[in-house]
This record gives sequence, C-alpha cells and structure tokens, in this order.
Amino acid sequence: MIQNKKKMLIESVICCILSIIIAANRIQATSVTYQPFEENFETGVTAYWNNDWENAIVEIEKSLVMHRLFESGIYDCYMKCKDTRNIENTDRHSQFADIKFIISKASCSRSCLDEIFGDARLITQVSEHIKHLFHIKRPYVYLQFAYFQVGNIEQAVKTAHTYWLRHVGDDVIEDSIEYYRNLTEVKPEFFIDLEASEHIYVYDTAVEIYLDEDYEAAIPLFMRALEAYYTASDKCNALCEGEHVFDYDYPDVPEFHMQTADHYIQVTECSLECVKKIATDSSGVHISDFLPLHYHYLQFAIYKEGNISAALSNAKTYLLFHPEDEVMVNNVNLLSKKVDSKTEAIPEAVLYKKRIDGQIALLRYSYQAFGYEYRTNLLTPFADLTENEDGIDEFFSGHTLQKPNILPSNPEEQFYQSPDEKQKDIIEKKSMEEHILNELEEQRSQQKVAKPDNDVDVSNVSLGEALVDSKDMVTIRDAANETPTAEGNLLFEDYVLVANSTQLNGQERFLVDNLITQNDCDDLINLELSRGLFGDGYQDKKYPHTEYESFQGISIYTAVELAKKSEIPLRIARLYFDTSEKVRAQVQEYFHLPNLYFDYTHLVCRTALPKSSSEREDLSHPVHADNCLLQDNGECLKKPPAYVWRDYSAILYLNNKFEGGNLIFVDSTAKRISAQVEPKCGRMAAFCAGKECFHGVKPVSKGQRCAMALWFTTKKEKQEVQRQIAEETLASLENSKDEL
Ligand SMILES: O=C(O)CCC(=O)C(=O)O
Ligand SMILES: [Fe+2]
Repeated sequence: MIQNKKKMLIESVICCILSIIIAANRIQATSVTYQPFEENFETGVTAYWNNDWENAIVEIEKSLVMHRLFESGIYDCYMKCKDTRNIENTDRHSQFADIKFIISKASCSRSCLDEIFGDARLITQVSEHIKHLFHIKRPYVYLQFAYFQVGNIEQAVKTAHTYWLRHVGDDVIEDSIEYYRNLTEVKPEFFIDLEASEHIYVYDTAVEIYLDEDYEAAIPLFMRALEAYYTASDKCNALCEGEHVFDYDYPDVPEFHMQTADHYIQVTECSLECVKKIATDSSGVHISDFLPLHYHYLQFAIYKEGNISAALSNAKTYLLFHPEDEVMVNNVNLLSKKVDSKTEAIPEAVLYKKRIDGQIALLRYSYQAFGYEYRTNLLTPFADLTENEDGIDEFFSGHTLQKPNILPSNPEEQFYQSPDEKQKDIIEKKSMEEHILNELEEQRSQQKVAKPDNDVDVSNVSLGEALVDSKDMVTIRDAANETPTAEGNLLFEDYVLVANSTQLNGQERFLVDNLITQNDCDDLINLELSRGLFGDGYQDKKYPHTEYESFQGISIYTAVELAKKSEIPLRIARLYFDTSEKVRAQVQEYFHLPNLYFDYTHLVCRTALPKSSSEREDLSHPVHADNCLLQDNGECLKKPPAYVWRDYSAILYLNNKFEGGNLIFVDSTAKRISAQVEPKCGRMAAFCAGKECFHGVKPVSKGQRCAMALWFTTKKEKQEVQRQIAEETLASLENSKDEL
C-alpha cells in the first residue's frame, strides 16, 4: 500500500517534470522563427533596470526559448547530416573520399542551419560572455525578481529554485529561497527545476524504484533514461562541433594540417568532456560510471522479471565498459548457461563505446604527437572500478545510489540442475580458489623477506619494488670534468667518454655522449612517433613490460619498407640505418672485438600512461640480461627462448623529456642497483649481453622516453638477415632516386 502510494507520487512527479521538458520542446517544434536570443535578453535586461517587470519577463522568457531553439537547431542539423557519408557511397574508394565526405557534410550543415536560423552566420554572432551567462542560468536571477515584483510567486519560486540548484552557497539567492519558504502561499511543488535534464531525473527515479525492488516499474524507466542519455550525448556533441578556439601554443600557426589537427583535437576533447557533463546533475554532483550503471541495474531487474536473454544482453553491455568486472563476468557465465550465449550486447552501446574508444586513441596519439600535457580525465571517461571502490560514496553523494546487485550468490536458488552438479561445481571452485590462494601466498612470501640490515631480497626479479640501491650506487647524469680512463678507443673526436666499466660498478660496459646530434634525435623520435604506433611494437603487445606504460617500436626493416612506399622520407630511413652502424662500430672498437654483427635494432618509445606515477612500484623494464633467462634464485639460464647468440647490447638515447626512466645496472645477485644512468639525446650505454650485465629501466612516471636499442652478436652466421635486405633496398632506392 505504502509502496503503491510512493509509486504514484513518483509517477506524478515524473509527469510534472516531463511536461515541463515537453512544453519547452513544444515551443521549439511550433513554427517559431529564430531570433538571436542575446537580443531578447538584452532588451529584457534593459526593461528590468527600468522597473518594467512585464516586459522584462516577456523578453527574458523569450530569450530562454530562443536559446533552446539555438541549441536544438544545431542539434537537429547535426543529426540530419550525421550520415551524409551514404550520399558519397560510390566514391568510397577514391583517394578524396574522406575530403568529399567532409565537404558534403559541410554543405548539408550549411543548408540545414540556413533553413533553421534564416542565416547560418547568426550562430557565430553570439558572444562568449552571453553564452556563459546562459550556461550558468543567469536569466533566472532576473526572472525570479521580476516575477516577484508582479506578484507571480509560483513562477518566482520556480525560477529562484532553478538558479539556486546550480549556485548553492550564493547568499543573495539563498536569502530569496529562505524568504519564499516562509510564505504561506508557497507549496512544496513550486520548488522544481525548470532546466531539469530528463536523463538524470528519470534515472534517479528509476534507481529509487529499483531500490524498492519494484523491478517491473524500474525497467521502462531505465530504458527511457537510456534513450534520454543518448539524446543528451548527441546534443552535447553537436555543440562541440562549434567554433574553433585557438588556445594551444603549438598549432597556432596558419598551416593547413596543424589547424585541422588542432580543430579536431578540440572537438574530440569537447566530445569526451560530454561523458562527464551528461553524468552531472543540476547541482554539480557527478554520478560516477553513469552510463554503465544503467546496464548494471537493468541486467538484474530484467533477470528478476524472468527475461534471461535480455538480462544477458544487458550484462554483456556492462562488460563493454568494464570487461574485467568479476561480478558481471560471473553473471554472464551463469546467464549464458540458460539461454543462447550468442546473445549480443546492445548495439547502441556497442557503437557508442566504439566511438569513445576511437576518440580516446586519437587523443592519446595527438597528445603524444604534439607533446601536450595529457588530460588524463578525458582518457578514462568511465570509472575505474578497481580504484574507486572506496571513493564511490563521494561521487554518489546527493543521489540515492548504491552499487546494484549481482545475481543470486546462493546457487541453490536457480542455477543448478541437480544436486550432483552443484556438488561438483562447489568442489571445483573450492580447489580453484585454494590453488589461487596458495599461489598468491607463495608469491608474497617470495617478494619481501626482510633482512636484519634492512636490505630487501629479490627473489622474483620482475618485481621492481623489491630492488634497493646498493651503498655504492652511482648515478650518472653529466660527463665528469676528468675524462675516465678509457678501456678502448673512441672513434670520433667529438664523442665523450662519460663512464667506463669501473665507474659503472661492473664489467664490460661504458657510456659515451655526443654520438648523434639533437637534429638526428628529433628526426628519429619523429619517425618513431609517426610510424611506430602502427609499426611493429613488441610482439604486438602494447604494454609488454608494465601496465603503466605503452610501448611502441619500429625496426630498421619496417622503416626501410615504409621508405619504399614513400610513407617516410628516404633520408630518415638512411639516418636510422647509419646511426645504428655508428653504434655498432663504436661498440666493436671499445671492446676490442675483431667483428661484431647486428642481431636486431629497435627504435622504441615508452610512454607513461595517465595512471603512471612516481609512486609506482614496478619497473618500466624488469631486471634482466639480454641473452639468458634470469631465475628467481639469481641464476641466468642460457637456453631458448632466450636470445643466446647475443653478445653485446647498446642503447642510444634520444631524449630526456620524461620523468623517471633511468637505466639501472644491478649487481650479480640481481638484488641491488649498482649504477644508474640518466638518458639524454646522443648518449649511448653499451654493455655485455650476459649475466655479468643485469640491467633494467626505472618506471617512466611522466612523458615519453625514446631510444634506439641494439643487440649484437660476434657470430657471423647469426647476423640479422632482414637488415641485409633492408640495406639492399635502401641502396636501390637511393640509386633510383639519383637516376631521376
Ligand atoms: O632502454 C633501456 O635503457 C634498456 C632496455 C633494455 O634493456 C632492453 O630492451 O633489453
Ligand atoms: Fe636489455
């Protein structure tokens, strides 16, 4: 009974709010012609200061309607021209297809906007200041006072309340609200938000009903909230495609590609900001993980209502956003057993997620390419649930929210066909659990064994956290004034020996500066940045060593192939090739080797992901040797899959525009850091590939660390074949160029 009453109340409130929203839309739908809203607003404000309350109300109300028309006109055209690509279907394979697509979209938008606004140029005339005033809902301040003056208390309360919601703490509006509260004629239902967002309102109501366990009523509300969400998302995106503001340092130059890229970045950033904007209510409370939560609630409500297939589809949709969410993975497994497991996630969400993922990738690439500061919040628009468990209340304050349910954890309830099946499952699960727990326990006990002298033992070498600096550790930043005793010759006069083996606290290692110029470093980084992302990474893994960094690389062979296809300048491929030869020659010379052959060369950048930090406890590259497999006990097994034929390694650094990322040499027990080297352009570290030269890389906490890594062999028969092919290709490309 009580529940029914509550339901009726909620329904009536929804009706009331929705009727306001619909009324606002209806005004737009009728044949009102657009007038610049700023003109009505200015007229209204002038009337207001002349104490002409009636006209102030008429003009300011009109400006609100026109402002809605302004935004909805842009949205309508955005939607209308969204799929213009179809028009150009036949041209899809032409090299100008993309440009044609942009032009046809532009022409569609132009005629659509001309039609709605009389002249599309009207939309560019609104000043940023006026846009801002409308954004913060300033017109309602004028309205509330004008309504009060003409004695329309109901409208005065509504307009005051609408402004107050967005400006809690503003003394003037709070005094007015307080005053209205004490008037006898003021009813509670006057306190409504005239600018309520349908998607938030309906969602909040749906959650409330859900928490009352009225799943039947909650389902259509969640569906409606979703529909409204996607509309709000389109509206927000439509507005993002507005004017181009030049606010970056770098592309603020009249050059076509820079400006196009700049515009594109701005629109993409704005579009990703929409995810958060749409998930923020009128009073500024952000509902973390807003969109995915719809599907979380729905999968359970629908399951409770008995539609297993639709529940599965919603559960799979949630997994699109959080693929590793244990609860949902479990739910999908359980539900899949009951229905056709081919049931797919909801297509609308799949498309949406694809777009967001594409935008994130593009933005990340742009940040890298231009070296912009990462706007990390944009790159992770949906909550990181693993990190947020504790912080969830903070986000949820002000909303009747809690984490929605999992399917029944008591398996007896629904999911077993027979007692035998249940018994088997429980036994299997238990042994699985035990197995995992044992493994974890073992790992933990290996990781940290405190020793009396407070040093830490490293048994598991992949754990950077367990490494300690040795008492004699040296850090090499700059070349010392005194030249170290050279163990071998330097090939050129401008090379500077920075440290020999002794100074690097070990054997067969040295450090040289000035191997290449700043220009060469820049060219090589550019090659890596522009092509490495799409080039051959490291066995196709983006994060081969750590989840906190991405890792991209390009081999000499790939670089030469790109030059062959004219995708990079021949000069750059040549630079790559020649630079690697410079390194090889110097390493051979210093170590007095009769011969030294290339095994593999890789131009690599390690980029700190937004979640990386100086507090990280892992390494960018775990401690290892380059030709053997380092074991927990410190032994190094020289057998496959290790590259056992490698004898020497060298790393030529290309920049220092990052934090962290020092190369570290570790002592023979692989436990203590004996020396570390700060990378910089033109600096080369060379060392043996075996167990005498354990090394690793400290975490890159910020920025991008680029280097050329080279591995050599003294065995002719082991030299890299691909390099020889690349060398021939390079020569023949240069010949044919000369002939031209
Ligand atoms: O980049 C570095 O400083 C070292 C990398 C390394 O040791 C390797 O790739 O094997
Ligand atoms: Fe290495």
